[in-house]
Amino acid sequence: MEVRDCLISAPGKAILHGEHAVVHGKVALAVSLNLRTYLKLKARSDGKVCINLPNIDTFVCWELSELKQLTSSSDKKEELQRLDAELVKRLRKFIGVTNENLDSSASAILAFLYIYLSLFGSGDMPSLTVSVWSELPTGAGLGSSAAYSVCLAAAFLCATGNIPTPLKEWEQTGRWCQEDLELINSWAFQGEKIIHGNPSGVDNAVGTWGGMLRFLAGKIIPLSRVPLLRILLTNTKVPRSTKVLVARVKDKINKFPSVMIPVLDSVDAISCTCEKVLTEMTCEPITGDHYNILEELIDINQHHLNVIGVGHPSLDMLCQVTAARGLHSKLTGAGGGGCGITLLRPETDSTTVQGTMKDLRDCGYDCWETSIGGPGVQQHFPSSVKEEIMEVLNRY
Ligand SMILES: Nc1ncnc2c1ncn2[C@@H]1O[C@H](COP(=O)(O)OP(=O)(O)O)[C@@H](O)[C@H]1O
Ligand SMILES: C[C@@](O)(CCOP(=O)(O)O)CC(=O)O
Ligand SMILES: [Mg+2]
Repeated sequence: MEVRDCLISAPGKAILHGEHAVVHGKVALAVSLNLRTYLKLKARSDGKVCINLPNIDTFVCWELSELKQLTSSSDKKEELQRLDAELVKRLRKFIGVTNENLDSSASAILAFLYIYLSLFGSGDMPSLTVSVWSELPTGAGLGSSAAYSVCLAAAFLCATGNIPTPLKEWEQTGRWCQEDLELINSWAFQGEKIIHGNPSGVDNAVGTWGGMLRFLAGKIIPLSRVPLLRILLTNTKVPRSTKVLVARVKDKINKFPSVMIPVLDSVDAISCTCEKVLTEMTCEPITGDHYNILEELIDINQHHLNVIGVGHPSLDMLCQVTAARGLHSKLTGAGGGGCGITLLRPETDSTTVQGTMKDLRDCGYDCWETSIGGPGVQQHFPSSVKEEIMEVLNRY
């Protein structure tokens, strides 16, 4: 089977409120970032399947004949509710992993092979190279795993013809229709399950649809009327794994249900109050009171996240450094290190912002003011993608 080359991208995300609680059926508010993951799929004619993941220093090639042995006639490619445990078992054995917590390379390869074999395994399997490059830090709370899974899902669904190519000759980028996006999102969720263990689905939803959304128990509501927020993103560079942190929270809830469930309920109320305030800010003049509430909610949630066990001294430091400048911060994503967000007011002057960024860089952190609300998954003509990104992708 010959596939058509394609170039796909998907955005990372920041969670404003609701990380971890969302895994347990509470509301989360999340927004896409202007940092994206790019995937290039190229057909080959030598019977190999190759994957190049320079962000995590992973480069692997297999013979199609080896991969064909991993398929089974009982594999059901329409089954999208649960992971195919048998296929996961075969793949784990194939790549030689025995322990539960996989390293970055093993998780990324497993997600790739799972989606590739599920979508192509029952038919003619194509020889191809997939190369991925991301502007997002990996494993830092900005949804790199979801952006990666969304790109894989979109590329393979396009290659199988399950969804059409949305590019029109006169357009530089194309987006899919709602039904196609839902299919991409479901397959990306499978990838997230491999990488996260028990994901809520909020990250892949933001990677698929972009913008700001409210997520509750798999239900995705785009929030189209939201004010423009200024956010400072800080990466403490302390590595952590979402899978490990999500499992840790679950253990804590199981150990102290009557202590932890009220905390999750309070996080839920924070997300709902924040959503209400954001909506008010679009239909009445924005006042300092709105920002006072948003800032207090950030502080309360950060305390809750510490209570549920996903804080880290590097994040405490971030909160202290920004508080000294009158700014409010919380971790974003799974915590345990990784990234935090700091809310800036419209009137926060550049001296304060620059000074805060300097203080944070002096702690060894990366820090940048970000724009939020980038588009969801897209297909591109190569000429619409920044040269430096194409340069990396074209190396392979
Ligand atoms: N650009 C990428 N290339 C390859 N694998 C990636 C990439 N981005 C993410 N991943 C996979 O996702 C994992 C990080 O996921 P996770 O721990 O959920 O952190 P986050 O999603 O917050 O970045 C990486 O270890 C890797 O397996
Ligand atoms: C902690 C969690 O709420 C968000 C994880 O985000 P990230 O992988 O750290 O970017 C988990 C989830 O929702 O699946
Ligand atoms: Mg993730």
